[in-house]
Amino acid sequence: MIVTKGLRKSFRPRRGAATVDAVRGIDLDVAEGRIYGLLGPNGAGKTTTLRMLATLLPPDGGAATVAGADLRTDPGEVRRRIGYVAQGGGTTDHATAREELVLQARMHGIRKAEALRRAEQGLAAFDLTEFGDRPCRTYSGGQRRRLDLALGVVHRPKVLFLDEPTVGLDPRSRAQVWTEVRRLRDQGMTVLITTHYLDEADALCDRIGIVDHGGIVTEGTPEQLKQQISGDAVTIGLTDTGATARAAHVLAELPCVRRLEALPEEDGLRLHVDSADTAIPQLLRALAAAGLEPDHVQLQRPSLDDVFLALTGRSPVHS
Ligand SMILES: Nc1ncnc2c1ncn2[C@@H]1O[C@H](COP(=O)(O)OP(=O)(O)OP(=O)(O)O)[C@@H](O)[C@H]1O
Repeated sequence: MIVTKGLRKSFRPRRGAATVDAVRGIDLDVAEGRIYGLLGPNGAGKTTTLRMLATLLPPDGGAATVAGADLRTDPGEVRRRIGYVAQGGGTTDHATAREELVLQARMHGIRKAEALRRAEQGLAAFDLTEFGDRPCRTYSGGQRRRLDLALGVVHRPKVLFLDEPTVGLDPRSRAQVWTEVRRLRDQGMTVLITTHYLDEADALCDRIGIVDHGGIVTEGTPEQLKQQISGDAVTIGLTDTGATARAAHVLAELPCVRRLEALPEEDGLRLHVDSADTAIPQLLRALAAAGLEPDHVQLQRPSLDDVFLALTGRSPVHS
């Protein structure tokens, strides 16, 4: 639904100043009905990529098709098939949500009666009916963000671009925005979001591209990315020191165990495995065969933080 090949963009801030290579050849292939996240630190090139795909910025090189339309030769068609919600949104203070929705629909060439109907539907779908006739300046951050989403999809685009959709929102409003975005995906929309929040990428995205210095460093499902770094860690607690020593001896022999650490304080072991889902049954069988019964078994999956740090050497927000 979104395919890019070698997409590039450079800026020259002022005459004589050095060129900034904001995007240095990005390849993407986003399937229909998926939420794809561009995750990266400030200045990585996420917004520039999104703005190019939304036809707001001409690329310097490379090619892209969005919802089947060619970005270079048919930007007008791309524009008709997409919705774009900018960082910080675009609502005015004095207008009401209903007025904004009608105006947006009319700007997409929708007739008045249908625009009114779409506004009503938009208010209901994004839980805005209660204050839909109040000026936008009276809305909370979360309510404004939901209105931004409603405005972005009033013309029923196939693809939605969301730039940092939850910046500045409290946890409850963030969760609400995530719910709305998932709902759009479940209705078949393809969503490309930028974020520098790891938890957001993890919770929301079907696939993630980690962007750094204008390029995609790695790409995959959140699970694949986590596994790429360190697999899973399984902690096993045993009844006493003797049992722990015997368990260590038995488990170290198993091919699925990459590394084994003793946790002497807790009479336990930490095992590093490729995938806990397949390893845990093997570990339990091996322990049972040796007459050992664990007190508890706990799974620790690596976080996207670990992935990000391993790939870029720094944390995504404070870089
Ligand atoms: N109009 C512009 N003129 C000059 N440089 C620009 C312009 N727009 C972006 N840049 C530079 O290009 C690089 C990429 O910026 P971009 O906004 O795409 O990053 P980002 O990953 O979206 O960051 P953020 O998370 O802060 O939004 C940065 O170094 C930025 O300063």
